[in-house]
Amino acid sequence: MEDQGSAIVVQGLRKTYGDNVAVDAVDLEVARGEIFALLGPNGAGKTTTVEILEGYRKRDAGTVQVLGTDPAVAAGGPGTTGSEHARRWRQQIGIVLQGTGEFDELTVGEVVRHFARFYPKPDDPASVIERVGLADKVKARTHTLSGGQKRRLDVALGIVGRPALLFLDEPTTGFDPEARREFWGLIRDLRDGGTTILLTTHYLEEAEALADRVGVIAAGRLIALDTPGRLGRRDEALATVSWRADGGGWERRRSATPTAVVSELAERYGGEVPGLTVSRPTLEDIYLDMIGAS
Ligand SMILES: Nc1ncnc2c1ncn2[C@@H]1O[C@H](COP(=O)(O)OP(=O)(O)OP(=O)(O)O)[C@@H](O)[C@H]1O
Repeated sequence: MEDQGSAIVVQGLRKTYGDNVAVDAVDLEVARGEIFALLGPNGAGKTTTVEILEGYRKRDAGTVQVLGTDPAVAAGGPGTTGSEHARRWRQQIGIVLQGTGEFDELTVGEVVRHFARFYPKPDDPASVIERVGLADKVKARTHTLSGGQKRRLDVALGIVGRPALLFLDEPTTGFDPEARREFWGLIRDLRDGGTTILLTTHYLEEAEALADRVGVIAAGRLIALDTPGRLGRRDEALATVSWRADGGGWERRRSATPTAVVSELAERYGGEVPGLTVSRPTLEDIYLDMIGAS
């Protein structure tokens, strides 16, 4: 577990449920200190993949190393359940599942302090509560929290053990825009502190804002892997220049040299070009093309 290689190495991963091949031939490597986002439509195989990495599901084929350990072994191969090695491995991993955030009559402070006791070197519960933006809810019973606040509590529980590797499954579902921005700040702080983060999300702007690299899974296969800026050769995509046409409506021109197009238009209009915009495909445009093509 002291291995300083990649945080996650997956080769030839396959998982079937009866006749349904949920994950097939997936190769993936996540470097230490990286934020990696796994994207893909509903049912693509993201949760299955992530739960195999967490040691909660068995694979049918392939090799997996997570912080230098095979999660299938750490999570309970014969004779290994509850072993010291497995316990130490699990203590280095933080998991934020698709939310629960409710703990009967316990308060936020009680729950976070309780979870902190499971770890050898936990973070200060009060500071964690503050960082997830629940300082004013420390004495609130968890069932009184709003949906977004419950997700924040889930995140607090995922990070209180100071994990080396944090799994976040659709962490900001139900967050308002301001809470989402705050959450992104928290995730970046964790990364800057050395935490490796594997994130699944359906929000493309979240992947763009956070991820060093993204992987796209469709129908169980990894169909693309790159930085958000380069995914699907996005960096080489043509720009679209659009402006309001003389007779109403819009004119559009796709171009590899949009500056030249804008100069030409500026000359034609003798100054301001009405309604001028220059845009390039968003990560969402690229992603949707990719998913459609696959
Ligand atoms: N426990 C299970 N038993 C049988 N089939 C399952 C099970 N879990 C997942 N599947 C199937 O495996 C495929 C992948 O599901 P998975 O939950 O990994 O997708 P996902 O990418 O996480 O989707 P979502 O974005 O909706 O969370 C789907 O076809 C799903 O129906």
